[in-house]
Amino acid sequence: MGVKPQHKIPTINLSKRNLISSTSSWLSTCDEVRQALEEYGCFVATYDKVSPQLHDSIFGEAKELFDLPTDVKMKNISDKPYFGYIGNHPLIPPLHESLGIANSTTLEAAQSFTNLMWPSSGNDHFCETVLSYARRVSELEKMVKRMVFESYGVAENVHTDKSFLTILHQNEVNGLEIETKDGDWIGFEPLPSSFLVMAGDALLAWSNGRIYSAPHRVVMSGTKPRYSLGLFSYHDGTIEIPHELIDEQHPLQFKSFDHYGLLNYFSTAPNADSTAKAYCGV
Ligand SMILES: O=C(O)CCC(=O)C(=O)O
Ligand SMILES: [Fe+2]
Repeated sequence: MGVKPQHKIPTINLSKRNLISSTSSWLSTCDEVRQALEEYGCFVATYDKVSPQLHDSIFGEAKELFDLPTDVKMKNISDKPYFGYIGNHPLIPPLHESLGIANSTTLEAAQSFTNLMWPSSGNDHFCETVLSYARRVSELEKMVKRMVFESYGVAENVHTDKSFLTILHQNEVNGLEIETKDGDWIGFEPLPSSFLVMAGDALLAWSNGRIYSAPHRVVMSGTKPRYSLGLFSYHDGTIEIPHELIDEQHPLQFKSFDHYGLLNYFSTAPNADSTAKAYCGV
C-alpha cells in the first residue's frame, strides 16, 4: 500500500487575479476545487497572497516561538481541546509540539498571545507577522468554502443587512443565528411579542463604526415551515456622519454616502468583507 505513482495531489491555482465571483474562470475553479475534495479530500493551493518574505518571516517566528522554555509555552491554555500547548502528549507522536492561537485574525488575540509568550520584552514583529499571515490564510479558507458552496449550488447565507435598521418578526420555528464579535453564533428564540431589531451596514457607517452590523444566517433543522417578516429601512438622499460621533478617540472612518448607492455597490461586489468599508470607508 505504498504511494501509487499515477496518483498526484491535484494542484489548483488560487492566485489568479481573475478569480472574481461569477466569471467563467471563477466558476470553473469552483468545480475543480469540489472535484479535488470529492476525489482526494485535499488539493495543493497555489496562493500568492503569502509572499516569499512573509513565508520566511512566519517560519522564523515559529522557530523563535518553539525555542521558548517549555514552562512559558505551557502558559498557553485553552478550554478547547488541542487549542492550547501540546507537548509530550500520550496520543501524539513523541517530539511533537503545538501551540494554538484562537481567533488569530484579530489584533487582540494576536497581541494577547504575544504578551503571554513574551511578557516582559514584548515582540511586535511576532505579533504583526502572525496577524498578517493568519489573515491571508483565513482569506484562502473563506474563498475555498465559498467555492465549495457555490459549486454545489448551496447558498451560504451569512450576510450583514445593507439597511439602516432591520426588524424581524417570525413564527415559533427557530433558525436565525447572529455572529458575535468573537465569532460565536447565538440563536434567536422568537416569542410572539419579540421583534429582533438589528443594525445594518448603513447604521454602522452612520455611527462612524460604533455600531456593530452583525453577520447572521438561517440554519434550518426539522420540517416545520419557518416564516419571517422583515422590515428593512432605507434612507433617500445622502447620509452624513454626525460630527458628534467624530472625535480624537473616534476619527472619521466613513465618508457621507448614498444609501441606495451602498445597496447597488453590494449587488456588484457581494463578497467584500465589509460593504460599508469598501463603499464609503475613509
Ligand atoms: O429569515 C430570517 O429571519 C432572516 C432573513 C434575513 O436575514 C434577511 O432577509 O436579510
Ligand atoms: Fe439579513
